Amino acid sequence: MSAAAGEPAADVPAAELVAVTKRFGPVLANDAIDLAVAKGEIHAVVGENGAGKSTLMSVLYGLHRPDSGHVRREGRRIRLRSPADAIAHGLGMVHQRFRLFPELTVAENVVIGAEPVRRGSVDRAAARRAVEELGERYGLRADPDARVGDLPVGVRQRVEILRALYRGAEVLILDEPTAVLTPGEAARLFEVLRSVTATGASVLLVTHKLSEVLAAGDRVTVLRRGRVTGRFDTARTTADELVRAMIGRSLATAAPPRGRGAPPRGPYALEVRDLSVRDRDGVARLSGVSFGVRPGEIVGLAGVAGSGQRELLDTVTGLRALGHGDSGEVLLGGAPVPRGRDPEVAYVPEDRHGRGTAAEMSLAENLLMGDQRRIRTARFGLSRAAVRARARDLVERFSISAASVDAPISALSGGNAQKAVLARELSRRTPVVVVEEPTQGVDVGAQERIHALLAEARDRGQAVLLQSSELPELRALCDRILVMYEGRVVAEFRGEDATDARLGEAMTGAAGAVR
Ligand SMILES: Nc1ncnc2c1ncn2[C@@H]1O[C@H](COP(=O)(O)OP(=O)(O)OP(=O)(O)O)[C@@H](O)[C@H]1O
Repeated sequence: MSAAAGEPAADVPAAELVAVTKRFGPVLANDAIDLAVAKGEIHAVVGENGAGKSTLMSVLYGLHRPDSGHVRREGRRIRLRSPADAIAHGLGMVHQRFRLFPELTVAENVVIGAEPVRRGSVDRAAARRAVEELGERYGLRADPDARVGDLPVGVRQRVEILRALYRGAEVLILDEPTAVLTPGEAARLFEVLRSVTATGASVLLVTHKLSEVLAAGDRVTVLRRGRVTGRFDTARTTADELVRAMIGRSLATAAPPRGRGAPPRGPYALEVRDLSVRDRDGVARLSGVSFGVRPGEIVGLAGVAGSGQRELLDTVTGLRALGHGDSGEVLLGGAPVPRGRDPEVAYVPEDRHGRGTAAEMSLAENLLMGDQRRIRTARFGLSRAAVRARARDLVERFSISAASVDAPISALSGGNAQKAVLARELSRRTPVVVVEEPTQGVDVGAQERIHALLAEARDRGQAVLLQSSELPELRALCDRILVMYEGRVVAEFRGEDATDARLGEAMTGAAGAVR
């Protein structure tokens, strides 16, 4: 805990939002919100999906102009017409959706728009040095010459943070930074954030993970339906108190029901046999991976990012075809998967904004994707009314909060977009469901609901392959957990055996944990 936590505000806040109100048409996203961030603190902002957190952060970063209210920086009122103004005032943002150029290197991405110049051209050596120095200072290592498009999500995030620090951010706004990280990476991120706040800078942290808020934050502001419903000192509050401020009730204490009785037997719905794949450069990404998932079973996939999960799931879902130098097979119901996406495999991707949804299409259209055949009428093709009726049904059943099914899906908050993808995929009732990070960026109430939906899918007899970086999530839902390390499945755990220590050991390839 920093010293700033409980002290009287003798110091001027680093940044303040004063009576900020912001509407989107009929939606009152922020309703006279006051929030002050002290110097040197980690200030968390929590709330349900759609509570108005991202909107508020966007106001502070000059992306949205408030309808009323204003922003102060070190006690002085400032005018933010754009992110460029925010940056000039020492406000930096790390977005939930990274804004990096995949074709450029780490160093190029970090300095872009503020390139060091020498004799009239970009000084690449200086850019690389800057990245290395910042990395050193804050423990944020990233290879300056790596192409960003080749990096795993966790490292891309580091590049975003480096970019903000390079531009002199003294108030760093992070929108769900750990949603994409493994527990180990998240712990390292908080070490980084601590070294940032130790220099007197401040961190504003939007997150859904209350354990994280309590462990790493100094103070927390709770939003609900656009208003502040609580301000707490993390040293003097509890998760339950935060949940009540967030959703107006406590969470049900019971975990979702696990598979009852004996584990399912019989043939696999999904089977991977001795799968080995190589990347473009011929580097082995998967080596001899074999496992199966039976109907009525949830099999978890754990591992630090980049252990081969991406390649495995891409192959299983048919997004990646086996090519020259690859071997092994993927069987669905005993038969090899056809080329391309298989209609029998439902897929909830990690990147819901890219692979999961088509941003410019409406919620109704997004809910229909991949399932046109089922509601096409014989004579008239797709009926608009049927599309909308089906969408309304899913919105209701999956508690998706949206102004209208005709609005573009990009207007939905992150958590609601996720529920929409889940609604679409789970409702297809396919024999196999592949799910990546289902509760990333999703509020606690919706997490509860999503876990129950996955358990229902299992109880209906669907075979679920669940990749998650949340070990408690895997433990709560899975019949078995497979651990990947360096392209291999190195361990398998059931029930009580799946302790943090044992999973962690296997995830880092420690000897003894390997099967
Ligand atoms: N550009 C926009 N156009 C229309 N409505 C919007 C827009 N941005 C946000 N909203 C609406 O404003 C409300 C607040 O959304 P916001 O994204 O700020 O919530 P959030 O707390 O960040 O949610 P999440 O946790 O899901 O990310 C929601 O009802 C959302 O649908």
